[in-house]
Amino acid sequence: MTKASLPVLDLSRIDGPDRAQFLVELRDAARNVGFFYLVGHGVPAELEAEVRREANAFFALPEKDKLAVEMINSPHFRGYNRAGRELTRGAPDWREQFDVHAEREALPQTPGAAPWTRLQGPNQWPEAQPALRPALLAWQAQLTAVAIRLLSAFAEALEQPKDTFDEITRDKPNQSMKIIRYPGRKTVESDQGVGAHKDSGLLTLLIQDAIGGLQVQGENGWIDATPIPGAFVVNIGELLELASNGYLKATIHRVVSPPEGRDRLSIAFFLGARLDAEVPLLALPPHLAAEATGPTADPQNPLFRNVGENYLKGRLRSHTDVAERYHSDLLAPARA
Ligand SMILES: O=C(O)CCC(=O)C(=O)O
Ligand SMILES: [Fe+2]
Repeated sequence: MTKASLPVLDLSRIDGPDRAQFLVELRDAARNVGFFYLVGHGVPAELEAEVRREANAFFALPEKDKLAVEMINSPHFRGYNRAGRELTRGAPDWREQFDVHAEREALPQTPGAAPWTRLQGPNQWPEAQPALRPALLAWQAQLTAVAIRLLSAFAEALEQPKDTFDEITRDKPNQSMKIIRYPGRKTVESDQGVGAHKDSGLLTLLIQDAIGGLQVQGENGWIDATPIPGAFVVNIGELLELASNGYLKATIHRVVSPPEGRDRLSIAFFLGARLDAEVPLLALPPHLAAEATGPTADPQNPLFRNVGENYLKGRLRSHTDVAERYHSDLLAPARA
């Protein structure tokens, strides 16, 4: 058996006799590595298998069916992107992907509406694959519930009231999801499947196939997040780092493209806070506060406590074509 490169945590322990020990291990994993595998999460294996099947079927659709739901059709940043379309730190990611967010109606764009209100709106769904929608929305609902359980466990592990994160996630958390296919590449080409980055939300839960390629920045270099069947790879996003004043770590990670002739599938679920929320600063007890040295400052990517504003900034930067088509007023403020 291969040795796991990242900690493995069993969420079912939270209801058992060693709950306290589980919370310590959860806190340590999120603090020291910022990444762990989650087992015992209770999401049915049949649903996972169905979601994988539908995701693979989507990428196998004729190109015209995928292009019918291209993200450039959506001011709300939903839909399909061909490989090379999304940028990480200005460089193209070699992955094709389909983005689905919370399924909500667009907010009225009255004069003076905050720019982030443009993010809310319907998803695009391929007419050629009616089974994709129910599978992905069921996945979104299940993973939202797991992520909310984890958040309440983090609140407890940080010695906060268990409902600490309820206010910023209640009813309308910013769920987002990507099904992703990384095509193989010749070694002479760039190997950027997705460039090194932090995730912008609270928590990310990811499943992948057996190919591998996800790497996590550790103290001594990149650590492979080797696939473990049935386990989610979980990582801390920038909003949780911000709320905990840097006690919990949003760790940098990347995906290296598979070699030519192979390809990799992953499905990432990102739980964000409500777009109308402000990220609180938790009052940590002194023994934890002593180790909370502030979120890592990144001059290229300043963080905003206003969740909607923070999320919109990332979307505009990653999807410059959508930004230019629908949101050019936000890119180039009119000069007086
Ligand atoms: O595909 C993966 O394994 C990771 C994807 C990722 O990091 C992201 O989309 O933010
Ligand atoms: Fe990521």
